[in-house]
Parts: sequence; structure tokens; C-alpha cells
Amino acid sequence: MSAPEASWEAIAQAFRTAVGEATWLTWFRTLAPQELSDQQIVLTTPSPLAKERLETKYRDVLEDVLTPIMGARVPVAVRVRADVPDETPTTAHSLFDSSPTSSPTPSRRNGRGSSSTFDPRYTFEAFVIGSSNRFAHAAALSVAETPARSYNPLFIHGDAGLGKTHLLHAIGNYARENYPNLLTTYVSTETFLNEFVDAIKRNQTSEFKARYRACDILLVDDIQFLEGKEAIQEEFFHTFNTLYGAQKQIVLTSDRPPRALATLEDRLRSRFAMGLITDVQPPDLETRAAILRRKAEDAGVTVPATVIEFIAASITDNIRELEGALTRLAAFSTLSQTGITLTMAEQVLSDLISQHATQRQRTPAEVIAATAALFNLTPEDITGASRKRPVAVARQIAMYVVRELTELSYPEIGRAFGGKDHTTVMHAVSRVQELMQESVEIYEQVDQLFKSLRGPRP
Ligand SMILES: Nc1ncnc2c1ncn2[C@@H]1O[C@H](COP(=O)(O)OP(=O)(O)OP(=O)(O)O)[C@@H](O)[C@H]1O
Repeated sequence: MSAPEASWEAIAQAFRTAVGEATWLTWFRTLAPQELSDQQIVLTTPSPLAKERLETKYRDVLEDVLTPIMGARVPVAVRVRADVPDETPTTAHSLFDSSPTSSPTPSRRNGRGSSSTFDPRYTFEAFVIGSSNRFAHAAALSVAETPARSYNPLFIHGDAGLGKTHLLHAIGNYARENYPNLLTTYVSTETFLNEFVDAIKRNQTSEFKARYRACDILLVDDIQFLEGKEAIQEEFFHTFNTLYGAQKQIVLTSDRPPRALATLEDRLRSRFAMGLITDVQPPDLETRAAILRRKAEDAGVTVPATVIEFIAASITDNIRELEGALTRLAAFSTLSQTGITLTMAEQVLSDLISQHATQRQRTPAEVIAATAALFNLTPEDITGASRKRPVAVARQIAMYVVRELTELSYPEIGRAFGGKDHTTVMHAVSRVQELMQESVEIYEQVDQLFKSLRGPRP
């Protein structure tokens, strides 16, 4: 039996409502009914990849939506229709461009897989969606679900601490799980630059080029660092062209949109704008509260609603700072063995909250100097390489405080500490978060640094 046109339209609309616009456009749009009976439902799609995804990931949705329409749960099968061109969106244009194009399935090669480590906390599930980031999230998810077949390149821009890196890692985590044979690589622009310089020094540029040009998904963070650096722009241009030409997925983040990247070559700027450009904005109050609730839940910390509201109302434009406030509160609560209350939050976060409206950035040099003074060390000890415990801990604390009080990226912080690798800084930040929970002494030292550095400038 073939379904009448009108009723199929209603069913298609029901799918659309159930899965959301981006998923519908990617997988459901080209579905057509072949058989709708109380024995079985057969739907067709021109795309083998869509068939696979619909049957593996969306079978329940298909059946759930169809159950009330059919009056009973009927098994659904999806078949590939060879007589219609595969219109599953492919590279270069937005999903809303419906022009038919050929779309090869992503390459799968045994023994490949991601070449980067992705932060397991930064997943799509852990990303709280609000009006400030809804579109960026949907675009990133779409790219993860259909690499090189929806938006290519995807360019996400926005101020510091608003979730750009989180989304890149979420794509990486998703791809690792769902497309284990795709080579997914995350790299910060600074690392890309440093590796390139290193490769030139060692006469290994062909290895460098081969490594990045072999990616199926290349995730590049903080692309604004390409500004004013001609040699690396040239190299990145060729990497970009090779990947793009081979229909590989590229995702870029920046603190500015491509048009505001002043000293970027035009040919690169226009390439960045070939796919989809989307931004992340500071979250509204409701989203800030939702993020705090989620982070508290993930950390297993009980935070009363009044405290969530207090923090969300006080810290408005940087999600990293929201998290920082929660971390301090949780640490204080653990150490003092008392539950979190509003009075406690007002007291513990007083410096943060009162300074926030007029907050100005501290420089790494100021933090290094303050840390050195606190620990009776010299600034050179802090930026040096000594592994002796008191020095190493002081250095880690200084890195943590710089991360909290400035908008610098991990690679930038590494550079401010005598050229340390960004992974060293990442490790330091998470280590200090742990130490603050374990040791009253460390908690108080960090607290003291915050208080002194957030005070008026000398
Ligand atoms: N929507 C969100 N839901 C949950 N956590 C979020 C969200 N947005 C950001 N975060 C968290 O805020 C912190 C800062 O985010 P992230 O590092 O991704 O910011 P960014 O935009 O890349 O900043 P920068 O440019 O400084 O690197 C991370 O811990 C991240 O998990």
C-alpha cells in the first residue's frame, strides 16, 4: 500500500518535531514511504548512510512517531532507493542548501581512529543548550554526525570561556565513539604553529604535512593566532585545501568572525567563510543557572537553588568563571565539612562577585610575581624547570590562577611560563582543582592569591 501524499506530509512533520531541525534535514528529509501496513512499514532513502543511521540510531524514534498514527507499534525497515540521486547534504554549503550533490560516505580505514585525546568531560550531553549557543551546538552535532556532509568548514567564534573548545572536543568524542576508523585530530593553532616550526628545524616538513593532511576530521582551536604569521598561513592554506578537496571535515574556532581577522590573507578568510559561520554568545541567566546545576550534579555537589541563582546572577559573561566559583565553593564546603549555604557563598565568593562588575585582567607576570612572593620564591623559579615539589606546586598554582583570572588560552599560558607545553598547563589546572579539595593549606594559598590579585591595582 502506498501512503497518500497528505498523510505522509503529516508523518514527516511529526518526525521533524521529534528530532529537531538539524537532524531532520540531515537524515529524515529524503525519506519516502514505500509501504505502510499494519504488518510492516517500509521507508526509502537515496542515501546508504542515512539508511544506516536511521536504522541504528533513529529506529525507536521512527517507531515511536508512527505508533499513534498506525494505532499500534509496527516494525520499520529502511531501504535504499537507487532511482533517486542521493541528496544527503554534502560539503561546502549549509544544510539548507538542498541542491543535489554526490556524497561519498566518510572513509573508514581499519587501524586509524582519532589521533588526539579528547577531554571526556566535554561531550554533547554535558553541553547545556540555551539561546546563546543553540545554533552552534546544533551545527557541531550535525558535523559530528555527518562529517564533511553538512557544514564544511564549520567556523565557531565567540569570546573566551563560552564553550568553543568544549564543542570541538564534543565532536572529537562523538567521532571517536561513532566513527572509530576516522582519523580525528584536535589541534590548537599555537601547537600547529609550534609543530610546523619544529618540523622545519628538523627537516621533517613532509611528515608534518602528511600528518595533518591525512585527517578525516580536523578540529583547529583559536585560529585567530594565524593572524600576521605568513608562513603558517601558507601552510594552513594548503592543509585546508587538501582536506577540503578530499571532502574531509574541518572545524575552526576563533575569538572573532573571519571578517574581523584583520591580518589574515584574503584567500584564507574567504575559505573560512565557505561553510557555516556561527557564534556562541554569553549565556542568559536561565542558561547560566542550568550550567551551574549540571556542573554541580556532575561533581556530586549539593548546591541549594538560592546559591545557584546567586552565582548565576553575579557572574554573567564567562562560563569558565561560573565553574571556577563552583569549584571554590565545593572545595570550601568539603574542607570545612559544612553544606553549601547562601551566606557561605556570599562570603567565600565575595572578592569574585564584588570585583566582577569592574573586573580587569591581570597579566601572567603579575600572577607569577604574587605567587613567587607568597611562596618565598623568585619569579624565575616559577617560570623555570625545577621539579622540586614546593616550586612545582607553586608553579601549578600560578598557572591555575592565571587561567582563572585571565582569558589566555592554555598555549598562551604555557608561553608565559617560560615556554611550557599546553598539556603541562592543563595538567596543572586540574591538579590544583584536586589539591584544593584535599588540602586546607593549598586552598588558602589559592584563595589568598585570588584576593590579593583581585584587589585594586597597586
Ligand atoms: N553550554 C555549556 N554547557 C556546559 N559547560 C559549558 C558550556 N559552555 C562552556 N562550558 C564550560 O565552560 C568552560 C569553558 O569553555 P571552553 O574552554 O570551551 O571555552 P572557549 O570558548 O573555548 O574559551 P577559550 O577561547 O578561552 O579557550 C569549560 O569547562 C566548558 O565545559
